[in-house]
Amino acid sequence: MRIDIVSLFPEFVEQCAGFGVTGRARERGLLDLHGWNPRDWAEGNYRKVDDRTFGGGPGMVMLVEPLRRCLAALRQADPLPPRVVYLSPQGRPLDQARVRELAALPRLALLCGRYEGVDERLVQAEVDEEISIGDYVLSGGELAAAVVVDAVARLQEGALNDAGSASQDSFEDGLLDCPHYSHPVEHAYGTVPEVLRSGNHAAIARWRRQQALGRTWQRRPDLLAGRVLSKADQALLDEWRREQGR
Ligand SMILES: NC(=O)c1ccc(NCc2cccc(O)c2)nc1
Repeated sequence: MRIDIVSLFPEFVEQCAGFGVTGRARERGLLDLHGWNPRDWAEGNYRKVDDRTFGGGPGMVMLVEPLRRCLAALRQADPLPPRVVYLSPQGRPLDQARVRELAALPRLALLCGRYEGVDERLVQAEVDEEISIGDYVLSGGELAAAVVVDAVARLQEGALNDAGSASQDSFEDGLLDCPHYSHPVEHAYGTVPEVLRSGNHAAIARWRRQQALGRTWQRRPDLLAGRVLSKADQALLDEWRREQGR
């Protein structure tokens, strides 16, 4: 997968993706990152990329023309047409289902705005979709872009050593993940649940599913709203709630 980052600080996003799973995905050629800086396509001595917003009020807007030229160059750099994603608080909230869809694309271009954002004409002419990583405002879209890069990189085939682990993630089937334990078995903070050391894989799978259902019900009831659980899942959740005295 190729990802092009359009940003006044492209190296920031590239560095975020230089560690761990994402760094390894790049070394393995599973992910190809390219940074593009609109300032390189801005005119004049000051290479102006932003200006005041029409209509008055505070804040600056990124200018349409340097971005248009930058995107034209990016499109020419590879025959694969990119899906152009603009990171903004006005975008569609990112979730794991959308991450999986993005991870399946051959090429993404992530547009990172600074200041109050980008001239709307550029958005309308060039952007395929706006995505928000949450309902809060950052100083720039770069951290949001780094989140998208990380989330899609780890889903690239071969990125995770234990391929199964992506499928065991939280949200994989719309549920939160079960709790995890490792050594030592006995600790001042508690003991590892017996079932996990039983070697009974059916019982372990049942316990994990029940924990995922219970935690989701308890912490994120919104994820269960409007969802019809299977009879088996409903029975597991009911039992979990009884055991919790809930
Ligand atoms: N929640 C997010 O994904 C997110 C994304 C970007 C951002 N800042 C740059 C920006 C970009 C566009 C408009 C704008 O008002 C601010 N802040 C938060």
